[in-house]
Parts: sequence; structure tokens; C-alpha cells
Amino acid sequence: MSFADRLAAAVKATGSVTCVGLDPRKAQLPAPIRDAVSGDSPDAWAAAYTQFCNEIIDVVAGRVACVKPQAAFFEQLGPAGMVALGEVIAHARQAGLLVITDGKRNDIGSTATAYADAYLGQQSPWGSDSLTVSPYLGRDSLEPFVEVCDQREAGIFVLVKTSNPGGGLLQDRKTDGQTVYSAVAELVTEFNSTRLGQSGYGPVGTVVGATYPEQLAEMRAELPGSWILIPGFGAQGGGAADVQAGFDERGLGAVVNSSRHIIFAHARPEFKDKFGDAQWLDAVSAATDDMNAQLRF
Ligand SMILES: O=C(O)c1cc(=O)[nH]c(=O)n1[C@@H]1O[C@H](COP(=O)(O)O)[C@@H](O)[C@H]1O
Repeated sequence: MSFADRLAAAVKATGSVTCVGLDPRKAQLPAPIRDAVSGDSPDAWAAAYTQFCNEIIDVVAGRVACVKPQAAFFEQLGPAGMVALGEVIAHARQAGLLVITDGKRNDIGSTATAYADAYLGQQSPWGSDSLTVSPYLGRDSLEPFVEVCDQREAGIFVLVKTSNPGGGLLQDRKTDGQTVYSAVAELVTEFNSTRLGQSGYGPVGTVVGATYPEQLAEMRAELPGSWILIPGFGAQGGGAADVQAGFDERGLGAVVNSSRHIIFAHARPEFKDKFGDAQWLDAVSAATDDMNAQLRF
């Protein structure tokens, strides 16, 4: 089954459009995991990141549509961190969760092929279901990813309108009256046009931030065949009303990511008093329920 159809099936099966972002950070790890790290070696932290993420995966499996490990935090630890990333991806897939690896990769076509093969190819050592990709090297940089998606029924999410305040400097620029982000959306629509699955969606998803609800509505209309990954919910200020326009009339077409507000829920004021550090996984569970409930439209 194509990635787009698998995502639709996961949303229907779980009744959830939540994507749990796995963004481990040393300083914010719950005390029981942080305090068990002996010394300051990358190996020790990598083991802690694996344990932290895998325990979260076990709690959210079957209750959310997908997870999104953020490669940056694993890369920070060097080679040991990359091994941990591989273990977390494998654990999530074994738990039945779809995995969006957040690497925001891309390069000239010949190198893009290597990135695509690495994360999504038939022989991929990572075995991810999908990958976030930057569009700014143009059409020939995206084509290798789309081809690899075709081979392994994988998916990508192309940055269209990012959640950060500074993204507009380039993305909102207009040429002949069209914004750069809309030009990216046009390219995505073209790639998907011959690849739409039963769900009505293709392998080339897009990223639009919850922090830009107007542009999200605009992009939903311009991108009928593209799953939209919506980051920026929770910690960056986006709320349920901001993401509603991302969905189609069936409640499909978008997944909403939250990282810090779920994985570090034990530190949020509304959960802090209720759950002690030892119950950090109960806080993850409660934050997941809370987000699922908010996003039932
Ligand atoms: O591609 C992404 O996931 C992404 C795109 C974007 O525009 N904004 C954005 O925040 N993200 C990622 O989504 C996650 C957001 O984390 P929280 O703000 O903690 O929920 C981080 O891993 C970001 O790198």
C-alpha cells in the first residue's frame, strides 16, 4: 500500500491525527532517565535517548497516527546518536507506527539520490516510511526522492510554509504575483498528479506550520492531493482552531505534530503537579489524550 494510503489507514484506525515528535534533549529528559546516565559520554546519552523515545513509542502506539524522530538531536551525539536514531525508527515501525524522519534533507540531484536511497530506498539501513525534504534546490533535486518513493511506497514531506517567524523572508517572496511557497506547492501538485492513491493523496506531502492558519487554508485548497504535516502545535503557539483548515471533509489530509508538549509533558505547568517525575510516561499519555481530544473535528 502506498505511504499516503497507509497514513490514511493509520488515521482511521487510531482515530487520531496526532504525530508525536521525538526530539530528545539532554537537559529536558525526565529525571529518572537523565539521572541514570553515568558520565557524559555520547554512548551513555544515546542509550538514554533510545530508552526515552522507545518508552514513549510504547505508550503512544495504536493511539496516534505517526511519530517524527528529529534527526538533529541524535546527530548532536555523533555516531552513537545516529545508531540510536536507527534503533528508534526500527522500534516505532515494529510497534506499528508510521515514521516520518525529520532530516530536512536535499542536495543536487546526484546527491539527493543518495539521501533518498539512504532513508527511503529498498536497501535503506534506516527503513523510514518518509522523510522531510527541502525544496530549495529545485525540481531536479526533488525528482530522486519521488522516484524512490515510487520504488518502496515511501513518502516525503516538502517544506512549503514553515512554522518559524523568519520563514517568510524567502517563502513569502512574490514573483509574477505568486509566493515562493505557492510555487513549491505547484511543483508538489504536479508530482502527485500521476500518483494519487485510493485515499486521494500522493506520496509527496508538504509542511505548513500551525502558526500560519491563513496560509494553511490557502495551501489545503492548492494542494488537494498532498498530505500536510502541520508542526507548530503546542509549544510554538498553534492551537486546534489554527489547524482545522488543514483537513479535508473526511478529516483526512493532515497530521499535526507536537514534540515538546507531549514528550516533555511532565514539565508543563498543567501536568507538573499531577504527575511526579517518576510518572513522566503518564504525563506523556495524558498529553497525547489531550491533543487527540482537541483535534477531533
Ligand atoms: O519539518 C518539521 O517537522 C518542522 C517544520 C517546521 O516548519 N517547523 C517545525 O517546528 N518543524 C519541526 O517540528 C518540531 C516542532 O517541535 P515542537 O515545537 O517542540 O512541537 C521540531 O522537530 C521542528 O524541527
